[in-house]
Amino acid sequence: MPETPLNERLPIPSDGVLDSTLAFLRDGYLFVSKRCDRLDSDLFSTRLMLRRAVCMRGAVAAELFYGSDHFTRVGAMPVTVARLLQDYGSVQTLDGAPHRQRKRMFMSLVKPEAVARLAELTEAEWLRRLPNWARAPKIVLFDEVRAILAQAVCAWAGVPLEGAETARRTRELSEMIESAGSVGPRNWRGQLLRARSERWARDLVRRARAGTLPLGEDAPLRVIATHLDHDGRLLDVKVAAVELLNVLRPTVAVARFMVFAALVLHRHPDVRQRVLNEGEPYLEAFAQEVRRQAPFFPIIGGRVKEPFDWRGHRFAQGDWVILDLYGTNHDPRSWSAPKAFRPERLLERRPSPFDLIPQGGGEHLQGHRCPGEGIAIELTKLATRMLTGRMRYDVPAQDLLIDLARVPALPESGFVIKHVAATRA
Ligand code: HEM
Repeated sequence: MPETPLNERLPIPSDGVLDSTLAFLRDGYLFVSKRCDRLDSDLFSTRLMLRRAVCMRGAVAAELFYGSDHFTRVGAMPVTVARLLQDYGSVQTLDGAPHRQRKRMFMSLVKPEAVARLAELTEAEWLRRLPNWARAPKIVLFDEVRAILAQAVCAWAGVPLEGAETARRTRELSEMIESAGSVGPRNWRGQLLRARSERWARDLVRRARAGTLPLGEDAPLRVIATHLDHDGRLLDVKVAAVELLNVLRPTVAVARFMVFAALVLHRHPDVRQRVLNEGEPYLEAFAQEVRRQAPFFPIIGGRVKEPFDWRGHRFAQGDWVILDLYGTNHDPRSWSAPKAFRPERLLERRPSPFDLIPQGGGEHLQGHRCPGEGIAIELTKLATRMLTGRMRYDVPAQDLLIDLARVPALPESGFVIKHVAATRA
């Protein structure tokens, strides 16, 4: 974006459409990029759900969004999405000192040793299920890894989960993500399941506080239940339940990255071979490249707290601003040949806090960058190790198309595999 003299105001280009909601549903992940390309601008205004929105993309825009204190998340997401994802009273709805105090709690849960423990539990659960896969005519990887992750994250968090409950809780936790991008009946169903999960989580918090659950010192359920907030008080039970779900739900959602990893291994035998031969630095770069490319969260919204000027443009208080996460991760100015899957690009240079932003950008404590990045990376690496080193399988003909109009996206079939056999470590 060109610099302009300080006192000159530039109008923000508009897409010129009365309301772009239907176009957003049609274009999905490409909505912002298509219009930025057409208008030859990284910034444009539009109307979504009859409300004016300023869309932006690229590392420079991400730096404004995540490197400044101009935005709040309050009122920045449609209610139907907010209820399913972060919900009221959650860390994402906080700003300033209260946000930092709550965020510190989240960051304390995801220290490397804790993430390693979660990865161990996930590996054990994966290996436990492997013989069943070998006996089945075929399995849908997405369904299986969601169940593995639900089981593992509950064990890690100190949440009891046994027998038939696993399937029910897996469905509830994953439906919140699956239906967040939908409108109508699918979204209503997600809301219903969400209400059920919240009742369950509230009960867990009460039991943790009453001391009737066996919980280790560092168990995330205990940490959340006993956390003292900015005002020195325990979290309201409802808010604590929301934060517990904010750990469980997105960990199950890592299943998506795992399936995208499986797809890449299938489509790129050379990459599979390098994963097998080269070990850690390449594996880490592989997982990062999966995160960069996978269509997961397309955008993130913020609302302007106080008026400010930026590069000649005026942002007014209350303006709804939308940052294009997917478009920034695919911006050719940061990523040459962005559609090509090239882990080596992440061996050659470290991403900046603003150009690789599948889970938000900037600083974790100061801003809203996702605290679960370590979990997402380590669990994607684990799945990649399992798929390459611990099992053989065939990938039968199936519909692997990824529809970028569907949010969140996934290969249509969920990635079916058959003739599974365990191999030695
Ligand atoms: C599955 C992959 C994941 C994706 C794609 C993802 C994506 C995101 C995004 C885009 C944000 C919003 C950043 C913003 O508001 O600017 C976010 C925030 C958040 N994520 Fe994740 N996330 C993932 C995994 C996780 C995991 C495993 C956890 C568990 C700890 C987690 C917990 C959170 C929390 C608590 C926030 C709110 C942070 C804040 O407001 O300060 N996420 N995530």
